[in-house]
Amino acid sequence: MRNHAITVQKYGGACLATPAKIRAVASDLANLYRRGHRIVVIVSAMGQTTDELVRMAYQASLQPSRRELDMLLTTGERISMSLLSMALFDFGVPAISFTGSQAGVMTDESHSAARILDVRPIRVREELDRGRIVVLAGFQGVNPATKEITTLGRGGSDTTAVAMAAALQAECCEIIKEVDGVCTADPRIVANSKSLRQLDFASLSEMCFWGAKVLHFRSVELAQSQNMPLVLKKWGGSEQGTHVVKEVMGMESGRVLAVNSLARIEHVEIDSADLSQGFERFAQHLKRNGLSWPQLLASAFTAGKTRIMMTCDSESLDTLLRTLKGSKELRKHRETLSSVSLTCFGGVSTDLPFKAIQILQHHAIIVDKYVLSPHSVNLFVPVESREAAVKALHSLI
Ligand SMILES: Nc1ncnc2c1ncn2[C@@H]1O[C@H](COP(=O)(O)OP(=O)(O)O)[C@@H](O)[C@H]1O
Ligand SMILES: N[C@@H](CC(=O)OP(=O)(O)O)C(=O)O
Repeated sequence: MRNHAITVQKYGGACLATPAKIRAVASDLANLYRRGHRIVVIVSAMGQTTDELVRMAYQASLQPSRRELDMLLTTGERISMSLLSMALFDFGVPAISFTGSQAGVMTDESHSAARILDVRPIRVREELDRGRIVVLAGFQGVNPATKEITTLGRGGSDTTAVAMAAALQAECCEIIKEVDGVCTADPRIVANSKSLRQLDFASLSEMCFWGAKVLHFRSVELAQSQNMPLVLKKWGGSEQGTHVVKEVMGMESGRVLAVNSLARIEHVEIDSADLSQGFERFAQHLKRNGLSWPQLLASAFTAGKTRIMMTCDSESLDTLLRTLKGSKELRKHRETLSSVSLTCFGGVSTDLPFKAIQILQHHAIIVDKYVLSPHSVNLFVPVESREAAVKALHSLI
């Protein structure tokens, strides 16, 4: 057993939504174990548990402390890990669950957006050597200096899984989902979207940055830097899923791979002498209010005002906008927008923005502006046109 390769699998909240689903996952893992695999499982919180915990926090407090919020949110993954271990015992398989800190996931100090500094999976290895399945709580770690518990940001269990797979020198990291891997569009929006069988890291990273909820953006960056192949599979499905590797051969340059979207983009306006002062004031505001940086998309300075365009999970955006009400220098600027992005393999063809704008115009969707990145065209549209825009642009695939 000691010499067998280690299998690292991550199960998302959707696959663990009920105790019955957890038992079914345990049954699959037991079969894998009996075939001689050494298994490390990373789990997310059950179903919508994390959203419910966040909601409760804002019912108990107007401005929950970020430290206490992390303490609260890490309990979601603890529930799944212990239930899965219990279910595994029922199937006659020895298992043990660990929190992020027990598993050796070391992070920086940033509550709610911590970055992994190092993984020291000493106890994980010991338990694998004892012949146990090791079940780990994703999305969390500990700061080695302060000993404080941290979370990695929403969707962070994928990043735990990649970091653990790299630390254990696994051959690949398997991400088990309710969808059939990475699709040409969110299957909830485009019913006839197709699963992509092979993808390169750069394309997937671009898709996740621009809203593909299928993986935590940072997990793709980490997999790329560690050259850790990813396999995204539908739980219980017979399909092969999506294989994500360093390079993909034989694809036509400029081919549109997928359409993804960010549901909610907000703008903040800051009175300032220049862009640098604008950012300084924004950074001070975040710090004063105990907020972490949102995902910045663009910024510009004109006529005494810095304007920052950003996105993040909805809860964090609401919190940020609430804090602006108490500020003289910072305010919400203009209406909320959505983005729709076309990700291309091997670079964007020069006429693609024009084609995309024409298609949207044909569907009476007005494009506010667009930005180009090396692998994608990203168009900004009214929130109410988001789904129609995704459907319309999917015709380019
Ligand atoms: N391009 C995409 N490909 C596949 N799923 C996507 C894409 N964009 C958004 N999604 C959404 O991402 C979710 C990820 O899968 P799911 O198994 O439900 O989540 P989790 O593993 O986080 O519990 C799905 O609900 C799906 O609708
Ligand atoms: N439970 C956390 C972390 C996570 O990664 O979840 P999931 O794998 O279900 O997206 C969240 O909801 O953000």
